[in-house]
Amino acid sequence: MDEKDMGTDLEKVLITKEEIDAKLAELAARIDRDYAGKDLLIVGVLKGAVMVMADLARALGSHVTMDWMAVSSYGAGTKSSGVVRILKDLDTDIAGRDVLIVEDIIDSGLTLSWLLSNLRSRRPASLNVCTLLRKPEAAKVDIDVAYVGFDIPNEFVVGYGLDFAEKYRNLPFVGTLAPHVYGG
Ligand SMILES: O=P(O)(O)OC[C@H]1O[C@H](OP(=O)(O)OP(=O)(O)O)[C@H](O)[C@@H]1O
Ligand SMILES: Nc1nc2[nH]cnc2c(=O)[nH]1
Repeated sequence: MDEKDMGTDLEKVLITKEEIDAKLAELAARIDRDYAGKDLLIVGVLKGAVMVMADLARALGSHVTMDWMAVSSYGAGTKSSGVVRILKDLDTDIAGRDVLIVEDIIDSGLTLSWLLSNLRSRRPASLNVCTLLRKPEAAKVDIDVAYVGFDIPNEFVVGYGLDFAEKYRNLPFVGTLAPHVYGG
């Protein structure tokens, strides 16, 4: 799928597929170094992080295990409700494990903040976060994030896992939508 297939829905491409690939290779190399000799568990946060997990995991040089959690705080809108629901919990007992949460985006930070305290209570040996995107201007909570792909402006973005009302997740790049699409 490319820009032409988006018709008039897309306003602009913010981060290209090539830029994403290069950044994930860079983050994977750092993660390989930081977790050398450890038995790392990467936890993808469904649904948005599917693409990042798939590409990051393949860029890693070391063996990792993978698990998934599904949480939702956005529903069909463009604003975080702040109320996080677990839709699917981990299959893995993370007590004593080195755990890396993989996210597509940190916006207000409310989802991740809730997730971190939830997972911390399960007593992992270590708990860190890798996110492809972060919006510093939108932060409502201060979170220490070990691996950040791109800091982006405070705009609603879609693509590479990120949806608007479940659409656009399969775009290979990150972009913004024309205002008419979300009623702006
Ligand atoms: O920092 P915040 O403001 O809390 O926003 C970030 C969260 O929003 C998105 O998930 P969403 O609830 O849209 O679910 P999805 O991944 O299934 O699309 C994204 O995947 C993050 O988990
Ligand atoms: N699609 C999408 N989901 C989000 N969840 C939190 N921020 C965003 C965003 O900018 N776009």
